[in-house]
Amino acid sequence: METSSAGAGAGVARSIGRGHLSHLPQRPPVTLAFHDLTYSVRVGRSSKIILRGIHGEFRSGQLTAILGPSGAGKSTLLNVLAGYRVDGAGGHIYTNGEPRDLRQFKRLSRYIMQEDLLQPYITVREAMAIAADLKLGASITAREKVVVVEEIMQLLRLDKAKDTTTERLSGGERKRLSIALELLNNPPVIFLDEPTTGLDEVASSMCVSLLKRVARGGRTVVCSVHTPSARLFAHFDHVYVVADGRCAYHGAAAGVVPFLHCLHLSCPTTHNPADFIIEVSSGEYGSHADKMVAAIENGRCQSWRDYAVGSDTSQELELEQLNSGGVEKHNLKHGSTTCQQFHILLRRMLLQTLRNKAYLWLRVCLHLFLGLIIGLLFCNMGYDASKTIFNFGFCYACIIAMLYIPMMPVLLEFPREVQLMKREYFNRWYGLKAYYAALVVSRTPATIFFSLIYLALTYPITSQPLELPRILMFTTICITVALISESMGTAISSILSVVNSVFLGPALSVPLMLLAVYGFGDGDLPPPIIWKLARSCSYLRYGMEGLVAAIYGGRKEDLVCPEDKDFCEMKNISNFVKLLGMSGVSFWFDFGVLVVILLLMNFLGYYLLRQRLSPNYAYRSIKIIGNFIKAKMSMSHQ
Ligand SMILES: Nc1ncnc2c1ncn2[C@@H]1O[C@H](COP(=O)(O)OP(=O)(O)OP(=O)(O)O)[C@@H](O)[C@H]1O
Repeated sequence: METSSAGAGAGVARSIGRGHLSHLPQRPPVTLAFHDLTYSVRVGRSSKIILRGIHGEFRSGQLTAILGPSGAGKSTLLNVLAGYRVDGAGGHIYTNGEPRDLRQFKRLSRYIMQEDLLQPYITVREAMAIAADLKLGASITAREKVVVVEEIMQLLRLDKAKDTTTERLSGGERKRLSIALELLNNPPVIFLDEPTTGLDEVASSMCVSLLKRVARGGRTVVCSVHTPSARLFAHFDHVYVVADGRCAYHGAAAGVVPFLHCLHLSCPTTHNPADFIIEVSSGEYGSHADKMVAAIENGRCQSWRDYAVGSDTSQELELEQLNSGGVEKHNLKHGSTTCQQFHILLRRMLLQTLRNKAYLWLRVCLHLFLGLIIGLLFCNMGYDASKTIFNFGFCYACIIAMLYIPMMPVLLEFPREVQLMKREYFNRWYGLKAYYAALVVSRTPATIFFSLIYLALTYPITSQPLELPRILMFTTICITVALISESMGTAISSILSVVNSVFLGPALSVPLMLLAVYGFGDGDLPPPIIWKLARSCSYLRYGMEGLVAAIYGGRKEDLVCPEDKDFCEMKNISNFVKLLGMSGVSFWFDFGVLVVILLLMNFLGYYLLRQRLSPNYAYRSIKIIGNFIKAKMSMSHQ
């Protein structure tokens, strides 16, 4: 054992010493070119053009900076090139001279967005290990994975923070971890949206020099940068300047000053060339942007491309190592199988649930508190014939508790989780089936556990029948209702923001709650068909029927009328059940319907999440109609 770990350690040291990453899947170098690229969005009735027929080329082995004034279209250009925004884009994009196949390209490229969304409650080392398991699967051995993780952590100087949990990392460390996670399967193309935002000068410089090292390994690294300092600017090989959706410069970083000089715009020696070209293109020194766009032919001109770029032997050497075959020869599927992804994601989700101790305790306290309050409110009403109607109220209180308590945290939490998941899904860490299955399975034990805490208090305090089958039936119905409510929360929040989810969740719950008890008290008189249909849409209705069947179904003996009462109208259970209009209800029917609704609700959540990630035509049309209505409403407010 010792020999092998020593061997692995020596391997790590050797490979890091060589300055490149060993054991990683070989990937082809990819040169990305775009011709006549346009992008427009609809704003109300008109359309706004953001990219105006620009041209350009980003080469492998080079670190490219996209510069430009705020609102010029830098992020949009990255989004379109990475395939993150497709609707509204026009023009031609080529990879290695061939028209880009978006599906194939998404497998080759990684997009690191501006917000460093990282999975909480896991350490840097765990995050790297989980990402390695997902992305590298069984392509390499466990020992090789350790080597890869160690190498990348050293390359991105994360080794000192490897046992720190992600939420405690500094801004620079978060950014480097985001990059490290995406480097794991050696993507040939890496896009980064403002990787230096929020970092100080030293951290920014460290981050960009690391990106340069990554690019030197044969990768195409493209990042948008906001006003880089002169020191930072010096790291870039290639610069692409966007001004009002057009290309104002496209060439070597060293060519910026000579290019401007050719246009009779002299950069003062004390001035940072990056600041100067941004200021000129934003019109601070007069309207020179048109001149720049014309001189560089909106990106078509290649004259400044190789300005003063010397040959770099180490770069060529590393390029050779990665230059093994064309794009089509590489296995570009997910690194792990759906089953492996499910296990890894389930492990990660359970670990995160258990590590979030404050939230777990909060939930325990909430269930204890509610259990005690509801229990005491309906204390001993289970057998009291003078309080039969109140006991029905207790069933209703249980159903409402099982509706709101599991749903609200999901409405608040899941929209944020979707943002995180979108990043991992877009970068092809895993498939949606595995993710959704792991999500449902990981949540279920906690929901069951917390529902049991609540029921363990309320059921005995309210003196419900202490017969095992009835206890099991009551518990089963409550837990199933809780699981449906949680899935309903997931379905709502998978397509909406936190604000909209928190509005829509309770708004939908109110009719469900009303329909659950509509018509009770009318006896066995059948309600009008329309109400019968409406009632059957509420899963809470089946929950109510299930609970009544659990505590009253098949009971022959009367309830106990207290001595201080002369007469108890609801003493006879079958009369009471008849009054509720539930004489014919069957526990197994209601439970069966609830299980079907649970499955359908989960399927709906999965479908909506899929539409959020890759919308089909129907979903896109609904969105367009929604945006149209929104635009109309905001116009009528003005
Ligand atoms: N969906 C949209 N609807 C309307 N306008 C949009 C949309 N997306 C982008 N824009 C507009 O397009 C322009 C370019 O946006 P983009 O985010 O690409 O700029 P940027 O150069 O990255 O800016 P910054 O440096 O400030 O991040 C901006 O004026 C922005 O308001």
